[in-house]
Amino acid sequence: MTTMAQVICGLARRWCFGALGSPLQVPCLQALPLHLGRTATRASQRDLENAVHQVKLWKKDPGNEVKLKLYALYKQATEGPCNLPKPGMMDLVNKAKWDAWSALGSLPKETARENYVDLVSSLSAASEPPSPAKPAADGEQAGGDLVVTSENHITTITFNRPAKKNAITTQMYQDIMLALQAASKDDSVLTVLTGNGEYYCSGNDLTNFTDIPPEGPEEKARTNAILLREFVDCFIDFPKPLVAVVNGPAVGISVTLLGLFDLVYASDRATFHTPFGPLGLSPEGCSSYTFPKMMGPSKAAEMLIFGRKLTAQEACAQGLVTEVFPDSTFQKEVWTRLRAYTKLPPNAVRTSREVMRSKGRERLHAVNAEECGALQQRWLSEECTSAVVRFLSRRGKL
Ligand SMILES: CCCC/C=C\CC(=O)SCCNC(=O)CCNC(=O)[C@H](O)C(C)(C)COP(=O)(O)OP(=O)(O)OC[C@H]1O[C@@H](n2cnc3c(N)ncnc32)[C@H](O)[C@@H]1OP(=O)(O)O
Repeated sequence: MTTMAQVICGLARRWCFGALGSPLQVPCLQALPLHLGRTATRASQRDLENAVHQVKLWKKDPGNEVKLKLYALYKQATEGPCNLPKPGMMDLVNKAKWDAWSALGSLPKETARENYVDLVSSLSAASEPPSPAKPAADGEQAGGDLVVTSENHITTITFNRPAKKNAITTQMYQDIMLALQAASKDDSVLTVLTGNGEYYCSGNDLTNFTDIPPEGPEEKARTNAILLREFVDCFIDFPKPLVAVVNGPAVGISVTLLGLFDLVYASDRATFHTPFGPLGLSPEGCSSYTFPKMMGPSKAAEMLIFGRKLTAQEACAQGLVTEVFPDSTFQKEVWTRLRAYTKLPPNAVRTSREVMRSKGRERLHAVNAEECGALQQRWLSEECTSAVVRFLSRRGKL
């Protein structure tokens, strides 16, 4: 049985772009701009580690050709010449990796290390510096994958990866936590989450699973569980009303979290989908507790276990959505209403929010911990890894 870790571990663990592009695009490796003749300074092990770290910071995918070359050089530098058996013809990804590594022949480890460092250095010089999103303060603060604005006593956190249907990357989880921390202290009355473009959010970015650390997939599952727990804790503990302006389809964690929101306004184009069954996953975001409480155990099971996708109207009937608006007037109606709410006495709003949330808070933390523990196991399961590999390979990401 092939696990995702076996498929991608060696390839992806050292760079954050995840797995290799389609093997059908495997390049002519000789065409890469290597500085094979460099002798003035030898690259040390530390240089190699720094270069690996540098690759993790790249925002732009360097493409299959470069990723293959980096993989091959890294393997040669750390393990020496390839002596693995050649993978079968149908094992496209592993064959591409094997070909790249084998093509380096008996290149000495030191030279491979030097070539890796040189390649990263030349590519880093040509690429833009990373621009992490900043938390909100006054006015617009952040660009990139997350945009945070503060205006008229409303802090708005916008998922801004429309080309990826606003899938949430590891960096975005961190940035959302920072933005919530800042919003909890700013002068806003309401905090809004919304999406830019056609989607509200397509959930966890499934390529997050491919960035496997050298310690292996267990370590990845452990750190993911910590990240998820901290992330959901921020929503549980957030002291002000949280509003979701669901502009389009919502998937996965962007749906489950809605049980922790105070208001959920949806366009009639929005859908609500938690495909945990097909993905070999289990619920998160406290939905195993909030959904049955809000819609009854059977409707919750249909969504969370069997992955039934709800329309906005259905989600409203189940209590997950507060109100549905025609898409044509959605933005205008919702923002007008939210601006009116900000005129309410802020201390009264905050006090009401606190008395409503305080009773269930401890329970929510316990549920969050339990869900993250279950997911830590799920992420390592064959059911989950195969589902993720299926998604990534269909989209040419493996
Ligand atoms: C700390 C860890 C916490 C983990 C907790 C959360 C669990 C979850 O959230 S589980 C849910 C995960 N999400 C999904 O399973 C959705 C996956 N995506 C899809 O099914 C489809 O992309 C979608 C139905 C959203 C849209 O389909 P299409 O309209 O056909 O568009 P494309 O598939 O072509 O998508 C365009 C572009 O976006 C990329 N994309 C979309 N969603 C994701 C995603 N979740 N992760 C990574 N990438 C995603 C997709 O690959 C396409 O990319 P390109 O091929 O590069 O254009």
